[in-house]
Amino acid sequence: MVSFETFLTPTNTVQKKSSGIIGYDVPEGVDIRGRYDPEFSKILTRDALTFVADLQREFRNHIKYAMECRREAKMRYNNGSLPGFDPATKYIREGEWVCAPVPHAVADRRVEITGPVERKMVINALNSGAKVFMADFEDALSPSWENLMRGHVNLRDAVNGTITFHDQARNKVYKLNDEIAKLFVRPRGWHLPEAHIFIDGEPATGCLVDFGLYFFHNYANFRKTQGQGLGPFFYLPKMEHSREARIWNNVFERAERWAGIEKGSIRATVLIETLPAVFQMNEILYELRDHSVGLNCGRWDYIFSYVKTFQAHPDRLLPDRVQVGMAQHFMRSYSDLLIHTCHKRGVHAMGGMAAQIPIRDDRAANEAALELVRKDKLREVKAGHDGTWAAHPGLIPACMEVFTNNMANAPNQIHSMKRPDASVLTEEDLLQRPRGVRTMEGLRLNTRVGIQYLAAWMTGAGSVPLYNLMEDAATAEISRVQNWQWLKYGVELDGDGLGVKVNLELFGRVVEEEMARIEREVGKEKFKKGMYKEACKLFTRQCTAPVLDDFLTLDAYNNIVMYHPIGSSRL
Ligand SMILES: CC(=O)SCCNC(=O)CCNC(=O)[C@H](O)C(C)(C)COP(=O)(O)OP(=O)(O)OC[C@H]1O[C@@H](n2cnc3c(N)ncnc32)[C@H](O)[C@@H]1OP(=O)(O)O
Ligand SMILES: O=CC(=O)O
Ligand SMILES: [Mg+2]
Repeated sequence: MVSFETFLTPTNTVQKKSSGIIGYDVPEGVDIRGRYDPEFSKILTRDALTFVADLQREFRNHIKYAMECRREAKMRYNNGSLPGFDPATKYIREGEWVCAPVPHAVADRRVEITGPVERKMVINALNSGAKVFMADFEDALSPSWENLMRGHVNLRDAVNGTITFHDQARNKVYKLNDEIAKLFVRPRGWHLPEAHIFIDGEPATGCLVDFGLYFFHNYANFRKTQGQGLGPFFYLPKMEHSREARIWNNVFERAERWAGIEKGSIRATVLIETLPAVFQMNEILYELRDHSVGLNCGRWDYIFSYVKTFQAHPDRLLPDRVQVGMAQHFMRSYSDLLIHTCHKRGVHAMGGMAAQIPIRDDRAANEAALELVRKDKLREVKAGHDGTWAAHPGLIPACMEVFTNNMANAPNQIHSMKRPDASVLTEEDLLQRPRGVRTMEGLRLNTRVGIQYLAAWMTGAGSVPLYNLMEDAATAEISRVQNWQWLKYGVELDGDGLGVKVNLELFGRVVEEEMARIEREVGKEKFKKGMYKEACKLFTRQCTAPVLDDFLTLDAYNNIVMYHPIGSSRL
């Protein structure tokens, strides 16, 4: 017999009236619209939600302003301006200052593995032999309520050291090794809302939920077990301007004051993965100078951002996606300048992700893929990067070997590879038009990959293997915006000698044919059960939209928002 009074809000939040609680016990102004689960309620405690709500209330106007500034910058680029260095912050670029010393716990970051916050993968990644595991709420995660909340349960158990997983089908039990990678957490970008948590009548900011819940539950244990007195550690994605880094810095200081830990405990690496941000690297480090452990070349989102920034510049169209690699002048310049900047400021310059993953059923193809990864890593370490990313545990030995053999027994190259030659890189170097050709196969591949990725994302998988490559939200964005760009400007596919122009009719035919190919490849059964048709509709709409949407995942998000009770209205 239930011996307490409760009342239901319009959703499923149940608030305590006298004694006993079912549903989430929320503070004033907070409404949880996601499914109730007793495990989730240990994450969504009243105190944790109060912490998140306080962050939201303190920073929401700053975030809104920063997003407004993004829109204004977009308008300027769309009217013909180019991004560039800001004359107003020359004093920061030219000033002699350094970031706080690199913490001993993360001095050596030669190889970092990344992956979604899925339970088995968290254990595998921590055990993988990599120095760092970046647990991802961003590019690699489809941010459904279930994925997010389970992710927090998994991270809490990982930090506590108690995480286990029983694979019933293989009767295999997973648990942590004695030696594990250091945990970094990547919250979502500023642009993504968390529609299952309303604060004062508005969806919460996704990254404040990710940061807030993780910090609240783990800062104390993390500092004891992993951080050698510091931490927790974060990766910060998709920023476009140093004002956004300032918000993060203020969030960190707010969290440190709340926890009673010293300023500079929290450390973060910022991904430079938007074109505007490459002109703000010093400024971003400066804002975060007490909390920084470097920058990272988020190469996939960077390519996506190049297209997005130049959406109104038909003279800067991309060649086939496969041709836009690190050998392109604008990409090499970005990586070189990032190394120079980080080392001048005393922090890590992290490399990026090679998309190849192991190919199980073909030895020769597997060796060829590994060789491409080795080459990419060799270029990075010789250029001066202090570490790199691996998408799969099977790549770690090769990446580790390349970095170890080329770093002269040092944990990093911060003081040995200053790259003064890169200080002369100009705006023209950073913006130089990519070279290459456009082909029908490029258009087909973008379409095939984009649809399959979205179908996976809508069913809960944010990173997937497709055609022996890792695909995630960033790589899928390239496929989308490249198709959009080619359609918008009716480009000629000059690479196959056919001289065909991309138009709606051609694209419609390609979509139809690629859908038929996907059905053949995945099989009728899986095709019928999956979300391929919905994904196709969404991808086609995105590629043919008169105005380019800022993010594919924003449009797709409504498909994975699941309110309880089921049927209540969505965003
Ligand atoms: C652009 C960017 O932002 S890059 C960063 C974001 N993207 C990512 O993090 C992608 C990370 N990688 C992945 O998600 C996966 O490697 C995929 C989806 C590409 C391929 O995954 P799978 O098809 O499961 O690979 P595969 O079957 O070869 O896995 C073999 C084993 O390695 C594990 N594994 C694969 N990738 C990872 C990983 N990144 N972390 C931990 N474990 C992993 C699998 O769990 C599996 O474990 P098991 O043998 O115990 O069952
Ligand atoms: O987040 C990494 C990227 O390449 O994008
Ligand atoms: Mg990215």
